[in-house]
Parts: sequence; structure tokens; C-alpha cells
Amino acid sequence: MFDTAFLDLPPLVSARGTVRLPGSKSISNRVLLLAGLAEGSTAVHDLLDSDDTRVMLAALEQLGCTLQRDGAVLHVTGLGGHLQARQAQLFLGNAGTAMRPLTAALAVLAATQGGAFELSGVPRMHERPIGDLVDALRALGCPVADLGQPGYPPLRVGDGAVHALHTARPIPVRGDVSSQFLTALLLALPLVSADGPVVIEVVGELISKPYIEITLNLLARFGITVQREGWQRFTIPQGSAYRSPGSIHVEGDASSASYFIALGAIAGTDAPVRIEGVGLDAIQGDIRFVEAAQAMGAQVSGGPGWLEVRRGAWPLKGITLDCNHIPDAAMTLAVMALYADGPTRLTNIASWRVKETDRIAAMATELRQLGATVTEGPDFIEVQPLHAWRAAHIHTYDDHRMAMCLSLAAFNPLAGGSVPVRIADPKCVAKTFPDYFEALFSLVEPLPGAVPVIAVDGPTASGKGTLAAELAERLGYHLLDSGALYRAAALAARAAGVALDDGAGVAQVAAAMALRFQGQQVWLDGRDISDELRLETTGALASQVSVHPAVRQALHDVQLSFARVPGLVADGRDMGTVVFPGAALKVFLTASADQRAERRYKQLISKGISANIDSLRADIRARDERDMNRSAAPLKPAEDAVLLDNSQLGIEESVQRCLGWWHERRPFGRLA
Ligand SMILES: Nc1ncnc2c1ncn2[C@@H]1O[C@H](COP(=O)(O)OP(=O)(O)OP(=O)(O)O)[C@@H](O)[C@H]1O
Ligand SMILES: Nc1ccn([C@H]2C[C@H](O)[C@@H](COP(=O)(O)O)O2)c(=O)n1
Repeated sequence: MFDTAFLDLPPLVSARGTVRLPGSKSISNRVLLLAGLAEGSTAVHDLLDSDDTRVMLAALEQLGCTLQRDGAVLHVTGLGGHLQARQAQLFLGNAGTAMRPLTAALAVLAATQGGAFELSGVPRMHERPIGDLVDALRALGCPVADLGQPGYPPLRVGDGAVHALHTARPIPVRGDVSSQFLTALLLALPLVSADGPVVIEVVGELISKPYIEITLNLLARFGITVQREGWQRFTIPQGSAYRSPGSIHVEGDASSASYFIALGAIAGTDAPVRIEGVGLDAIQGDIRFVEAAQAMGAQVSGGPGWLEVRRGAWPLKGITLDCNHIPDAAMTLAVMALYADGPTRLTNIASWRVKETDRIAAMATELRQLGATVTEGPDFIEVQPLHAWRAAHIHTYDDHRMAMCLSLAAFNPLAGGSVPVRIADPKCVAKTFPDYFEALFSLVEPLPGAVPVIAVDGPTASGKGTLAAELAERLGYHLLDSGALYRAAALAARAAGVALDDGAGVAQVAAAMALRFQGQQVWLDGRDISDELRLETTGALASQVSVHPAVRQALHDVQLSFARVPGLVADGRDMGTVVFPGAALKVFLTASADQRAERRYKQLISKGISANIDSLRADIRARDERDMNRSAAPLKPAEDAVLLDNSQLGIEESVQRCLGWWHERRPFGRLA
């Protein structure tokens, strides 16, 4: 997951390959609650690991369910309908799929068995309506207290006493704000069906019906067959009881599939994008996004558990679509609309306004940032195709779908643009798809030359490695420690018995090295050389082999291969002058030889390695001398490098200076 303040996507031009989707959020949290209420143990396979499922799991544990992990399988031992904890304070983040069903289930359990539970979330959760569900629970006879603004979480359900519930008469619930209220009642009311059938009557037009289909489907898997009369009346048979199916598999997330279906439709030009984990047999309503994408021109094939998508019509075709049946996935259509031949109008999407954010307003605002013309109304959005793209800093409103949808704007070179896209707070995708950006990057190709590179060059012990690693961390970029390649080449040559002054021999060894990097660890031909690599003596050997043009040539392409989406920070001696002459920012980092010797001394001592400051100073001077005066790619600032003498600067100050220069060079305008 990219835990950075923002993530810059370079302009992208094509996509191909396979993505395996994480489990569906809707299914995961329903399955968890059902398994938590059922008697016995349920083995849950392919459960989504995300913010929303984590809050549900934490709540189940607080309520007394036993959770045991066995590799990718989670075993949930349920309550069998009997409260173990009589009181708890449950924090449910921004997970509507946890807040609504747990409110209903705990309200009926607390009322019938005696208990009191408080349910709260993040501030946005406290702005998301739950009043219609609360009204239905109160009509049933459950005590529910507003702990904040009436009609919104936080809530307290139950008052510790036992209450008789009015299950003999139909329980009304509104269906036109969120289908989760009906889902919540359907999941909870089997708990109170012992004395007779329980009837739920939907008031108003039910929205998002496919989500109710998922609920009914999963209830059936847990032994409860709800009788349905149209979409207005649902009857839970008398004596319904949750029976664990023993084992259950969570389908891949069909809403998450929408980003990769769109990816194939936009950028799957010479090969398809293959999606695994969800297929045409999916029980999730958002699988019908496939039809919408086809209407816009996508070529889709599929089977059980898989889809393949490639570009069909181009530009895409503008459409007008009632999106009530695919409320979440429909957001993706709004970004596909930028690549269409005419306007796209998405209607019947009023529910967008009460999701993680007001998604109609947020989508309109951010598409306009890109330069698009957008019209919005209470329950629709209309987007015009975009030709004059602007580099935009996309705000994501703590809404995972905003981040994932808007990432598709990075394909603007396919529609006349060539601008990067900045996604603010990329970690918001953790709600449903923590590795979304990693998955996206594994499939895409950038516009040639568009991967941004920051080059950090300078003499030994100036702090290049420290600075480069910090910059890479904060920008979410890859990191190239080019010195490590020269160090490894020197070690490989020595191990092979090749003299360090034999340029051709060392080059041959360097070209054949099998190097593997993982965090701080480095393996050379299967041998862990991490510690040996960092020795001062190894640095001196590296300095010797690096004078040979043939060695530098042998390592050239390896270094270039580090420049991958989303970007690279490279440190060394010739990053800005030779390897990445087109780097967007070149920093030449220096500090006085005395300072550097002192830093190196402290560095070695802190690692428990004995050192002598005078000999370190002499070594540093010798290394500077050799690195600066060799004929091949000598150490010197590139003409367009920014000089940074950090003799009197701390690490953070150096990082901030470089980030400041970086922001000046990026086309996004303001910093926040
Ligand atoms: N601005 C700074 N102020 C104080 N100490 C620093 C600063 N920058 C780096 N250091 C410290 O100096 C030491 C050397 O830094 P680092 O290893 O990053 O240098 P380097 O230039 O990459 O060296 P080499 O080229 O030998 O790999 C580290 O212990 C690091 O924490
Ligand atoms: N781009 C580079 C990187 C390193 N070298 C040589 C010269 C250095 O003295 C030696 C070790 O580098 P370090 O790990 O200390 O950064 O490798 C080079 O010539 N070009």
C-alpha cells in the first residue's frame, strides 16, 4: 500500500496482464456477521483484508466470537444467537457494511437478551444517515438512543433490560436512501423468528436491489430462505436459525473489477487485461458493470471466476444509463466518459450523495480539475469528453473509489493529453483494495520517457543514500542505490578471481551477476551479501572497478531498468550526468570532507564497527580524488543540477529542500 501524502501517476499509454482481485467487501462483511451469529465454526476463504473488514472482525471479537487464522483461511466460531458480552463499545470506522447490520443485530439481541452496545465511527460515518433503520428498530420495540445528531451514528442499542418485540406485525423500512437498512434487518431478524414468521415491508422504491440479492443469497448459504414478494415484502420463516455452511468462499470484488474492466476498455490495445477472482457467474450486482462497459465499447469475454477485457470501440461511446443497479461501479463510468465520443449521462444515482463522501459533488469537482465539463443534479451527473487535459491534483475525500476511478485519468495520452495525475491520500484505497496501485502498476506501460526520475549525486558519505531513500519513501517511488551495483561487481569479481584492474574481465562478471534486492537485503548469485556490501573496504573496491568504461557500460541498462512507474529516485555519482540525463530533478549533494568523515565515523560506531576518524578522512579524500578524476563518468554536478551543501543541515531539512524543488518542477500548482 502507498502510505504517502500523494501519489503521482505518470502519463500511461497501455495495459496488459492479469490481476487477481481481493475479496468483495459486501460479501466479506455479510459473511463475517452471519458466521459470527451462527452456531459452530465457519471457514472463510479469500476474505478481503481491508479497513472495513478489520473493523467488523474487531467488533466480532469484542462480542465474543473466536477468530483463528490458518494461512489464507479464517475460522470464525459464532455466538449461536446468544450474547456472550452484554456491553461493548464498537468502533466501526467508515464501514457502512459493518455499522448498519451490527446496529440491527445487536439491537434485537440486546432487546431480547438484555444488553447495551455503543456503535460509533469516524466523523464521516456520523454524517451518514441511519435514521430509517433506527425508526424500523424502534417500531419493532428495540431501545435505540441517539448519542449524537438524531438519525446518525453514534448510537446506543439496548438499555440492559429485556423487551418484548412486536414481531407479529410487518416491520416497515424505507428502501430509497440505502438498501443497507433492509439488508441489516434481513440479517438480524432471523434471530427473533422463533415464535412466528417475521415480515419486512419496504416503504418507497427500493434502490440498489442487487445488494439485496447478495444478502438473500448469503442468508440461504447460512440456512435461511427468505420469501420475497417483488421488492416490497420479505418474509423470514418461523424458526429460522443460522446454520454454518462449514466453509464459504468470498468472491472477488465486482466493484473493484470495474477499474480493470475500464482499464482494458481504455488501454487494452494489443493484449487483454485479465481479471481473476470474479467472473460472469458472480452473485454481485456490480458484475453488470460489464454491460455498461460493453455499451461504451469494451470487448469482454469471461467465464466462472474470470474476465478478459480489451479495447473495442475507440473513442469510447458516450451513453445515458440508469445506474441504480450498479451504484458503486457506476463511478468508474464517469471517468471512462472522458474518453468517449460524446456526453455520458449517469442517472438515478442519488445514493452517491450519502456514501463515503458526496460522490456526485466530489466526482464533478475532480473531473473539472482535469479540465472536463460536467453537469450535476440531485441524482445525476453528465460528463463531456475531454481533449484539453490539465495536470490535476485529485482530492480523494477519504473515499477509496474516488482514488481508484480517478487513477484512470492517467491514460490521457490516449485522448490527446500528456499530463501526470496526482492522487491525494492514496492509502484511502485500504478500505477495499489496499494493493490497488501496486496491481495497477503491474499492468501498465508509461508514455515513453514519462517516468519521473530524481537523481541524487555526490561524494561518499554526503548523505545521498539517506536522502534518496527518504525521498523515495515519501513519493512512493522506486529506489536505485547505484553504488550497490558497483560494490556488488567488485565483490563478484573478487569471488571469481578477476583482478580489479582488468576492466573487460570485471565487466563480464558484472554483466552476469544475478542480483536480488529486498528492502535492505541484497543477494549476489544466491548469497546474502548485505553486510559485506556496506563495508568501507567494499566501497573502496567499488571505486576501483568503477573507473573502467566497460564496467560502467555493463551496468548501464540494469540501472535504466529501475525507472518504472510511478517514478524513481536514483543515487550515485553519474545519475544526473550519464545514466538519467533527462531526470526531472538533479541534486548534487556535498558536505565538507571533515563532516563526511565524522558522519561515517558515527555511522560505523553505531553499528558496532570500530573506526579511526583520521584514516576515514584519508580514505574519503582518496575516494573523492579517484571518483572525480577518472575519465569515465567522473563525479561532477550535472549542468542543470541543484547544489546542496548539507554540512550544516539535518536530514529532514535536506529532504524538505529537495521536496520543495520537486514541487516547483511538478505541474500541479499548489502543494496541498
Ligand atoms: N544531512 C545530514 N546530516 C547529518 N547526518 C547525515 C546527513 N545526511 C546523512 N547523514 C548521515 O551520514 C551517514 C552517511 O550517509 P549515507 O550513507 O546516506 O551517505 P552516502 O552519500 O550514501 O554514502 P556512500 O556514497 O558511501 O554510500 C549516515 O549515518 C547518515 O545518517
Ligand atoms: N553511480 C555510481 C555509483 C557508485 N560509483 C562508484 C564510486 C563509489 O566510490 C563506489 C561506491 O559507491 P557508494 O556505494 O559509496 O555510493 O562506486 C560510481 O562510480 N558510480
